[in-house]
Amino acid sequence: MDKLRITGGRALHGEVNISGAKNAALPELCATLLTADPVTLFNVPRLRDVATMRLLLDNMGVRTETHGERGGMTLQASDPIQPEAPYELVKTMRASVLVLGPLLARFGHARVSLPGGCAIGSRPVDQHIKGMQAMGADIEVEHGYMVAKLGAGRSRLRGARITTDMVTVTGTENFLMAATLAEGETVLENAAQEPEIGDLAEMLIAMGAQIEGHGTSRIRIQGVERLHGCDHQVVADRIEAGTFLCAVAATGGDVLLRHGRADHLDAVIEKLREAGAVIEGGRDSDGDFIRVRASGRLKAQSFRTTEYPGFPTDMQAQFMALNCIAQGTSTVTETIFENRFMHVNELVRLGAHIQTDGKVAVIEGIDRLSGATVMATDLRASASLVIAGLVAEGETIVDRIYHLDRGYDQMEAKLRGIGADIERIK
Ligand SMILES: CC(=O)N[C@H]1[C@@H](OP(=O)(O)OP(=O)(O)OC[C@H]2O[C@@H](n3ccc(=O)[nH]c3=O)[C@H](O)[C@@H]2O)O[C@H](CO)[C@@H](O)[C@@H]1O
Ligand SMILES: C=C(OP(=O)(O)O)C(=O)O
Repeated sequence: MDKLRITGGRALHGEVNISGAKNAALPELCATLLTADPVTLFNVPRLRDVATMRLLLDNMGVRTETHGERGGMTLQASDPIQPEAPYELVKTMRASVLVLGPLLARFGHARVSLPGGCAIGSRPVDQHIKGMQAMGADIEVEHGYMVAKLGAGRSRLRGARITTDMVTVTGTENFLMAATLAEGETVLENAAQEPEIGDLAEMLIAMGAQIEGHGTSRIRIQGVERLHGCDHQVVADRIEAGTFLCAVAATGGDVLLRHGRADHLDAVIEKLREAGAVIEGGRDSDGDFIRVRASGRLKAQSFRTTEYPGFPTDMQAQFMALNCIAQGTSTVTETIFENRFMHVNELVRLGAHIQTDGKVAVIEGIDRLSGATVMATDLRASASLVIAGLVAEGETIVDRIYHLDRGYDQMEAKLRGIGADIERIK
């Protein structure tokens, strides 16, 4: 099993290219099921989750081909498609549930394994099921699978008003994709507003879908009879960019994040500025960029995770690593997932002073961490341990980095490129 060996204490300087967003690429790969035409995505990140999604789609009969330097991937879901997502593939990646909406909308039936229990919380899919039922699907859970088909006498899903009990990102994406081919109008109330939803909506519009209001909490979709192929560029990964911002804020240095979108990271950037980092976002002839400069110990920041545009839960662990070595005491409240503090015990192994009580962690900033062997427990927890390792005295070994490989495109190579002492060991 691969590990990372990090020797802490180096400031970071230089440029990093931010990759396409995992959480946009995954629904967009699923959206290719909505048409028999070829669809080409550019800027697809090289991630384990993308490889898993490709395998899942291959398994259904979708033709997939990668090409070019720009992360190009062409997919064609022409008949015959086997609309089934088996447990063996779904268990490793919750985003597999995103095939449900497109399969039901285009083929009228689907058999999709329930995603397994996940490290960061129980993560049920009840809202996905409820929404699809409102659109006229019959769904039974049998032997661990959602077995879904159109209700009696129906040839298409029907438009519906769907109000979810909570804001759900993949739920919104599933309904959005399903509604593009439904009969009539669908209104999504309480819709998620994450930039990845907007990016998916833009792709669907390029395929011929009629969508308004994406980026707000009410999305309206007029169903059409068919969609066609398109070319689409996957939006930059705001969580990867935010992770590098926290890394530089922790180690000190001056780094330019090429293609990073500052406008997608307002809540995180505001906290980093309050902590004392200097951050500029903009656009030049090479496209979007974010530049971060930091020196000395920053000031600890308290925050609560909330839905976009609030502070993202996917940045909580990385910012907590920074708080561990900042000046002052901070409070971090995780409101989205009930079990997303698994990095805490590992940070404590590196010397951090953290107490948790339910969804609240209190972090007393100290002036140094000391390297140790730690175990990654989930994707963003892994990133927080890497940040802690970059500032800890001596050597840190981060074990179980298959979690990191799910969602970061060559993280250690990018960090080495800006001066970190980090290597992958087998
Ligand atoms: C592939 C992808 O895009 N993953 C992101 C997505 O996950 P994901 O879409 O799974 O997260 P949701 O937004 O759905 O989850 C929000 C909350 O709603 C609950 N819930 C959700 C659906 C449902 O049917 N029932 C239910 O109870 C969840 O358990 C959680 O407590 O959004 C999360 C919240 O920003 C991010 O951390 C993940 O990185
Ligand atoms: C929790 C995450 O991903 P997923 O929903 O794919 O588990 C994440 O990207 O931080």
